[in-house]
Amino acid sequence: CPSLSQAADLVIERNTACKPKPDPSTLVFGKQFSDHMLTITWSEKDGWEAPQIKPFQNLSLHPASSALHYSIELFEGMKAFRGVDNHIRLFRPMLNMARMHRSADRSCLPLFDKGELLECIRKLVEVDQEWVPYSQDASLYLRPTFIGIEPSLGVSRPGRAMIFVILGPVGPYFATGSFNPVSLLADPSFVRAWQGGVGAYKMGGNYGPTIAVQNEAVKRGCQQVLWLYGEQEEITEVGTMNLFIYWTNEKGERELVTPPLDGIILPGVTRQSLLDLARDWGEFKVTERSVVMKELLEALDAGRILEVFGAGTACVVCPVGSLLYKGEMHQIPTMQNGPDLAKRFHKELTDIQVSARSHAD
Ligand SMILES: Cc1ncc(COP(=O)(O)O)c(C=O)c1O
Repeated sequence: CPSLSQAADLVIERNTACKPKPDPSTLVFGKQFSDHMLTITWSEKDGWEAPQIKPFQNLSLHPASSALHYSIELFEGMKAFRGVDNHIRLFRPMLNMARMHRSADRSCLPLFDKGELLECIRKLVEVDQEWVPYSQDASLYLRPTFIGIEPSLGVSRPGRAMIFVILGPVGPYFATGSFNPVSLLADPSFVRAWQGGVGAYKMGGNYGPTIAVQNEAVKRGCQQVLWLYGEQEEITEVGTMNLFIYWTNEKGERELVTPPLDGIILPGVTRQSLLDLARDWGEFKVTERSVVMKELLEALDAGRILEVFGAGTACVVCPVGSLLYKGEMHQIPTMQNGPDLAKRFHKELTDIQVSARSHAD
C-alpha cells in the first residue's frame, strides 16, 4: 500500500445526540443503526487518509461515482457478541478482513492493511459498545463496505475509493426455542455464479440479481434458493449460506460433505468454522467435494440422507426440511434423525461466540 492508513491516526468525532437503544426482542435485521460510523478514503494521488469515526450520517457522493454505475462495491458481514463475562468479542474477524482484501483485489479497489482496518473496526465497536445487545440471543452486526467513488463514467479502475463501516443490532435468526427447517427451490434455470466469474467474492453485484429468484422461490412456496450449477447440476450454496450434507455415503460411511472452494461459492467463515469443529471432533468423515443433484436425490431415495443444512453468519446453522425440484417437493429428514448434527453445530458455535473460549483464526 503506497501510504498506509493507520489505526493510530484515527480521528474520532463523538455523536452528541445518541439514540435510545432498541429492545433486543424487537430487532429487525438491517433496519436499526448505531450512533457512529467509520470512514476511510483513498485517492490515487494522496493514498489513504486518516480514518475517521464520526456520527452516523448520509454519504455525499458525486453522481458519477463508479460504485453507482458499475457496481464497484464489496462488503463484509460479521458480528460482535457480548459474552457471558460482559466482554465484547468479534468472531474470527481476520477471516472477514482476508476475504475483504481478496474482494478488493478482484474489484480493482486499492489494497489495505487488514490488521490496521480491523483495529479501526475494533475502535468503532468500542465507541458504540452500548449498541452490543445485553442479550445472548442478539448481537451487533458489522457491515464493512468498500466503494469506488471515482467521479467519472469511464469503465476503469477507480482513482478514488472509500471504506465505510456501519453497525446495527440484530436479533436471533430463529425465535427462541424454534429451529425451523426451511424449504428450498432448486431450479437449474437460475444461475448465481460460474467458473471464471466472481461468485467467490463478496461483491454487491452478486446479490442484487438474486432477489428476483428469491421472490420466485417464495411464489412457489419455498423460503430460499438452492443454487445449482452446470449440466451436472452441482449443488453450490443456499441464499446467503454455504450448504452441508450429512449422510451415509455410498461406501456406508457417515460423512459430512460440503461443496469445495472452487471459485463458485463464497468461502464462508461459518463454513470454515464447522469444518474445523467437525475435523476436531474426528467422529465422522469430513469432505469438501461437489455433489450433484442426482446423487442427492438417489441418497434421499435410499434413505441415506441424515441432515441438510445451511451455514452463515446470519443464522449460524439453518436446517433444510424440503427441496422443490422440477415440480416435485422432496422431504429431507433434517431434525428427524437425532442426534441432530445441525443443532449440535449451532450450540457449539453460539457457545464459542459468547464465551471466553479461543476465537483464534
Ligand atoms: C453467498 C453467500 N454464501 C455463504 C455465506 C456465508 O458466509 P459467512 O459464514 O462468512 O457469513 C454468505 C454470507 O456472508 C453469502 O452471502
